[in-house]
Amino acid sequence: MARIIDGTAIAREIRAEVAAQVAQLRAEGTVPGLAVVLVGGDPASEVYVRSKTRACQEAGMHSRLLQLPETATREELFGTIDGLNADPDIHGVLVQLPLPPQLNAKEFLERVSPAKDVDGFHPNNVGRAFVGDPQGFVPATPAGIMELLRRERIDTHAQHAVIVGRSLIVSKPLASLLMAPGANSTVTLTHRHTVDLAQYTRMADILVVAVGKPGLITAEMVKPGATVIDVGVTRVDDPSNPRGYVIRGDVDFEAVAEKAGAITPVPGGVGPMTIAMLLRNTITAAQRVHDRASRKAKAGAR
Ligand SMILES: Nc1nc(=O)c2c([nH]1)NC[C@@H]1CN(c3ccc(C(=O)N[C@@H](CCC(=O)O)C(=O)O)cc3)C=[N+]21
Repeated sequence: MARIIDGTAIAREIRAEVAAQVAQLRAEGTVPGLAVVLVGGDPASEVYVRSKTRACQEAGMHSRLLQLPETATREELFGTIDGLNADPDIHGVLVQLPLPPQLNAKEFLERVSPAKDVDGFHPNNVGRAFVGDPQGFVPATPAGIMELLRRERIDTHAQHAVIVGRSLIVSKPLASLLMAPGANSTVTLTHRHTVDLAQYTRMADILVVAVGKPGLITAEMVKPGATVIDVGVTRVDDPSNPRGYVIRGDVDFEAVAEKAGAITPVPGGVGPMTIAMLLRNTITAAQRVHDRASRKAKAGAR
């Protein structure tokens, strides 16, 4: 039976570390602030956004939620982002995805100031992450997966990591992090056009699945003893559940847990780590502004 990786507990540790850094920054006069822009009322997005703002408050950070109607125009959303880019109380800005169909996400991700882009989705940060420049912001989900592996002492060195999915938010940055010096994995990236997916997944020492198709990965597709990281979060209708739905990952958890060496559950695996790493990116953004201001103040005093 696989060890079940407790993402909730590890995220709690990171959030406690974040809270300590927030306290230090506050003592020096900076309150880290995160702004979340939500357009429309997608029920899953509302849940995520609420957990993000709650996590900020618990860590002693300032958080602001800006809600725009489903019918918001391009100009309205540009205006909202520009306002936050210029607001000195806000260090991190994120536009919750998905956006309604009339709005093209790319335009808005590029509008967020790269210095406040704590999601790491601006091309400037995507590029920095790809070249391994630590000044860039790494997207929270892949950063959270690396942190899970590190804190669970799962060695990535010379291991074969197979990633299923090719998203900009998870798979591409994760591939880059896993193959970087220090992590040293051999990385295979697979996606919907891959012929015979199982042939690849069975070779994985570390299997990461980020597709959003419940049950995609069955036990036969997993090598005995592998580490399985399930990034899927899909709401599946379930009338027997008081909420009317349950959250399912991409992995057939019950069967795969009997074969894998370690596995992340859904919920309670990667999801909570995503939020913890978003907070960490936000304090990094605030720390940079703070350090720049205190250097200036010192130079002025001389
Ligand atoms: N601009 C932007 N940045 C994002 O980071 C972003 C986004 N848009 N759009 C949607 C995805 C998804 N995402 C999750 C965050 C937390 C959980 C999470 O905490 N999940 C809980 C369960 C939550 C529940 O009950 O629904 C868990 O897995 O234990 C899941 C998914 C961030 N995303």
